[in-house]
Order: sequence, then C-alpha cells, then structure tokens
Amino acid sequence: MDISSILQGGYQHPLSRQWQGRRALTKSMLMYPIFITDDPDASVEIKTLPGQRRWGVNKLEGFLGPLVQKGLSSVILFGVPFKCQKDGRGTPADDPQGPVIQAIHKLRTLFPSLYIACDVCLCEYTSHGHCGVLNQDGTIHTAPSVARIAEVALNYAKAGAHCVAPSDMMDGRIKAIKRALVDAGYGNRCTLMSYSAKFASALYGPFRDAAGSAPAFGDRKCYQLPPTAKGLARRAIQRDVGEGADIIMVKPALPYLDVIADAAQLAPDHPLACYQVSGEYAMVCAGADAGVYDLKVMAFETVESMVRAGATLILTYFAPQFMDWLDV
Ligand SMILES: NCc1[nH]cc(CCC(=O)O)c1CC(=O)O
Ligand SMILES: [Zn+2]
Ligand SMILES: [Zn+2]
Repeated sequence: MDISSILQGGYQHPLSRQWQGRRALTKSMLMYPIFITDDPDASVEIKTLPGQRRWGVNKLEGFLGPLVQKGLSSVILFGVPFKCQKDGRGTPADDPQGPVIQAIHKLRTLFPSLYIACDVCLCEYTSHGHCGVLNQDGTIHTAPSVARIAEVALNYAKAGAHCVAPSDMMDGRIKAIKRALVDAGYGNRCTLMSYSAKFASALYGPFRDAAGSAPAFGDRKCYQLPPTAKGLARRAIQRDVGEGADIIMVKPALPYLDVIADAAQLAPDHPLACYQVSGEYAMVCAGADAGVYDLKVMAFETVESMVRAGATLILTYFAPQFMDWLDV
C-alpha cells in the first residue's frame, strides 16, 4: 500500500482518536432547556419529550441541584403559563409574578454559579399563539412586535438573567433589544444570544406541545426561514452580528449542519450556538427505543457532529445525561 493511502495509523488509540477532533465536547458547552410553569409545585411529565417535565419554581432546587453538582453550568428558561390571561401583546411574558421572572430570582439565589439564559418570545403568552403582535388581517405587525419583545427582554435582564435569547425572528429585534439593554444600563451585563437562523421546521412539534405555543391559525412561515434558504440564513447571521448579537444561533441543528458551518465562517469571532430541538431529541430517543442504535452512542454522534460543524455551545435536552457521560 502506498504511504499516502494510510490514515488508520492516526487513530488506533483512544487518545489519538481524540486528537482528530479539532475541539472536544465538554460539559460547559451544553445548555439545558427547561420548562417552567405557573403552578409552583408542578412536576408534570411531557409525553412527547421523554424524560422532560414542566417544573414549578418550588421544584427547581430538587431537580437542578444534583445536575449543577455534576457540572451543569447553564440553562435556558421557557415559560409555560396556564393560569394567566393571554392577550394580543403577550402581557404575561414579563409578569413579575409569572413563571420566568420568578424562576430567575429563585435560580440566582439557589445556584449563584449557574448561568441563566431566557428564551424571549411572545408565542407562549399571546392569545393567538404567534411570536409577535398581529395586524387586523392576522399578519405580523413588525414595529410593535419588536418594541414589545425588547421590553420583555429588558425585564428579564432586570430580573437577573445573564442572557436573553430572542427566538421570534422579527426583523430588527436584535438592534432594538441591544438598544434597550444599553439605554437601561444592562449593555455590559447581559448577553444577547440571537436565534439568527431559525428555520420553519417540523421538528418543533414536541416543544409546542410542551409549551402550549402552537399558533391558533396559520403557521410561522412568514417569519421563520424556509428550510431551503441558505442565502437568507447567511444574511440573517450577518445582519444579527451587525445589530449587536453577542452569540449567534442556528436552529434546528442536525438537518442544518451546513448552516452551522457557514455561521462559523461568517461570524468566526462570536460564540456559535445550535439548538438540538425537541423533535431531534424525540427522534434520537425513538430510534433507540426501536433498537436502531444505542441511545448514548447516537446522542454523542449527533452532538459531536454539531461541534465538528463549528458549534461552541449546544442547547440540548440531553444535557443531564451528558453530565454523567462526560468527565469534564
Ligand atoms: N418561539 C418559539 C420557540 N422557541 C423555541 C422553540 C423550539 C424549541 C424546541 O423544539 O425544542 C420554538 C418553536 C416554535 O417556533 O414554534
Ligand atoms: Zn415564539
Ligand atoms: Zn421561543
């Protein structure tokens, strides 16, 4: 055999295999999405997301304590209110007595070292289930949407969130949120993570079920990106960098590894996040249940493919399991 044909000499040993990855997956690269509901004592199984629950604020200590102990370093909060009055502008989103703001206060006291990000969106709080404020005809009214989203983000920052992460995909919201944070004195204290390239995906089903955030009519195709739109994704990433995003995100992750790789090249100086969304997680679990593969091996393969594509931060429902699987 010709010398240039030989690759296997380079990965015969577990350590030399590790050296072949440009970056190794570590615990601090994983952010855990959690659902907080407005019954303070709730611990309710989510059928379509095996192993995940809706938590009340009183349960957070018992639920997260052991995970923080094992090395979980960040969470992203999603509010799931049931008792509130939803309306056209998503008023309950930043209710000081609502689940997200209550959870921020609680987590800051319970776990001083835990990094707390908050998803910012209106769909969990609007009567129509869309991510912004609507015109009479049901289309998105961009200016008031952006203003309301910036207001919610600022209120999460004021409550103590380390990071606000708008997932609504409204044009101009990154600039508006950054402006609001800076003007209120939070510019240097709160990270702005943009869901920059968020695609209109079939993989959000279990999340919408968990969060009760499915739109009452229509779909999200006028604000989330078409799955084929590589160009729009690249433009959205560049725009959000220009508007002041601190972290760029691609979502979903596995079907969009090329977009992650593009983002790594377009925004090489920013942390790059990707979201292994609810449907991706459910798919990995379902395949394992069907005997197609081993769950742990597949969870590693999917998440490590995201690292290989260029992600430096991964939002995943597998985070608790990785705390057991990873050494550092
Ligand atoms: N702003 C809504 C939102 N925020 C996070 C997710 C998906 C997360 C997941 O599927 O795990 C969605 C879904 C959607 O657009 O309906
Ligand atoms: Zn939304
Ligand atoms: Zn969201």
